[in-house]
Amino acid sequence: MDVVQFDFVKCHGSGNDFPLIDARALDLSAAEWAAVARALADRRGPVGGDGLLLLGQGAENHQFSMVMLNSDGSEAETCLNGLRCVARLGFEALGIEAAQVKLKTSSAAVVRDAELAPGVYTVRETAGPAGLDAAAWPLHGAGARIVDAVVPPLGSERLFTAVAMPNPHLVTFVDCVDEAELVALGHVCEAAPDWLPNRANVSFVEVRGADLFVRTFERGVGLTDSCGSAMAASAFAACLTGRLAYDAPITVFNKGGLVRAQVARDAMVSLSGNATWEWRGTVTVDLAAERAGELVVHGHADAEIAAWAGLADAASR
Ligand SMILES: N[C@@H](CCC[C@H](N)C(=O)O)C(=O)O
Repeated sequence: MDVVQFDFVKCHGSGNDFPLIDARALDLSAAEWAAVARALADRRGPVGGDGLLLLGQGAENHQFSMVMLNSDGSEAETCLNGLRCVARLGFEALGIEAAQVKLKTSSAAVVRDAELAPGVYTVRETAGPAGLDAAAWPLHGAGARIVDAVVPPLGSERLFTAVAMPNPHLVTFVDCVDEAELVALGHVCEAAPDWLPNRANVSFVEVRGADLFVRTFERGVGLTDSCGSAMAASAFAACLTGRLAYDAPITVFNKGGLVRAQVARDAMVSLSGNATWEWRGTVTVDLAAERAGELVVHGHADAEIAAWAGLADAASR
């Protein structure tokens, strides 16, 4: 089975874009899915994306499950921009509007929400509890709990908070995002040094009144327009350190748009954001060569794309 054909939807959550496959009836090994992710997410290929999302079967109290593979083929514990898109596909497949979703090592609640703007399909997700046990990632050399503290092996004087959503996030609050510095620190983590063998997502965060602006260098990907779990980790870190208030509405702006967040005192974080369909397609993947082949596009979701663009444009002003 060297060449496999997939139907998929190209989607995005806050500009974080992915091919999304209904994999409930597909039987590929983890290594084969990693090859599919590298082939389809490759920006030089016919599809491109920040990773690959899979809608999987439900189990026990979960209506369905999500698998998220970064563009380098590594599997992440979660993806909160992607989860909204997987939720939408699961809702449409099962004829429901709320579910509990099984993630790699945790579980999250999703429910269709009031539209962020007319024509923007919106999902509210609740994930967590956010965790502070950085020693478990593991992150060595900075203590078990890192809250507004220097991470000596990172080689930066900035103060970081280490949050598990449950994927690993290093969050620092800055006056103004310096992308070059963010990328440099992101690369330090991507190298999987001995003190951080499983790598981490790194975010620079500006506090803007009662809101946030978050820019993230993602593990296994690089700079993306937004990262949902980073926005959740940043909102949690802002409340934990007294910069913003628990239980208050927080708008989290990013390069791709925005989400509405809320952090509860029990460390559960809710995000309400878009799950936008861009186009549907069928593509072949050569698993051995890890290359996408023939692509047939079945149609673009022009109205949805325009609805989101209106909101994202307004958010960037
Ligand atoms: N973009 C995602 C997170 C994807 C996984 C991340 N790169 C990791 O490896 O932890 C999101 O929206 O949360």
